[in-house]
Amino acid sequence: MKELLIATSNKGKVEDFKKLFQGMYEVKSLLDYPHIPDIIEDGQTFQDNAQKKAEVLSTALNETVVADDSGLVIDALNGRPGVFSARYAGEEKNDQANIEKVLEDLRGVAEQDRTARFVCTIALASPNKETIFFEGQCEGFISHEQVGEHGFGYDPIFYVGQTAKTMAQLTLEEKNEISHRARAIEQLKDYLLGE
Ligand SMILES: O=P(O)(O)OP(=O)(O)OP(=O)(O)OC[C@H]1O[C@@H](n2cnc3c(O)ncnc32)[C@H](O)[C@@H]1O
Ligand SMILES: [Mg+2]
Repeated sequence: MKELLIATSNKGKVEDFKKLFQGMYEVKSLLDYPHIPDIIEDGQTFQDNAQKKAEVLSTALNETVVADDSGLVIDALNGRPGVFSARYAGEEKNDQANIEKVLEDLRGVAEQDRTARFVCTIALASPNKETIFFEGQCEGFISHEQVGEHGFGYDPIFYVGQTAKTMAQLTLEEKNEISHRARAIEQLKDYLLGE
């Protein structure tokens, strides 16, 4: 099977990508290349960061690279944590600390004002080609406490749309039917199949 390199060292993302590309590509990630240093994400938007992650690696390796920049956008926090989602509570990328900071920031905010969405921007970079982008979103709202054991990141505090479940209560299969990442990857797949 052909390989596809995803410029990420996030295990949760790698699982999502592997599942969604099953039977089509053998997904590789930076977890397979531990010597490659982390790329500094200093962009103002998901698109800026996805572009940088994909292009730096594509240029360095001279091959096609996909990158995913994603995060949680909370209306009551003016869009935060947004592009700062991975490091919201500090540099060390601690999912639990990030969740606690969001719940603390939203303390006292009423149900109807806890609306949020997960956003995923994917960049596809190839040598000597212009980078292209795909975006997916998933609407929901922020819970008052953590519920569910699956997934990663902010999944335990994100109620999906009108369902009574958090993203962390969904199986990987269920998450991959509705998630921001699944929606972006769906478009990426269509593009790659049409190439
Ligand atoms: O940059 P890479 O190496 O891909 O990994 P990262 O974890 O730093 O990823 P981002 O810079 O894109 O930051 C995204 C953060 O947003 C959150 N996030 C993204 N997708 C998510 C999902 O499907 N479920 C829960 N949280 C998610 C999670 O906290 C991620 O760490
Ligand atoms: Mg990152």
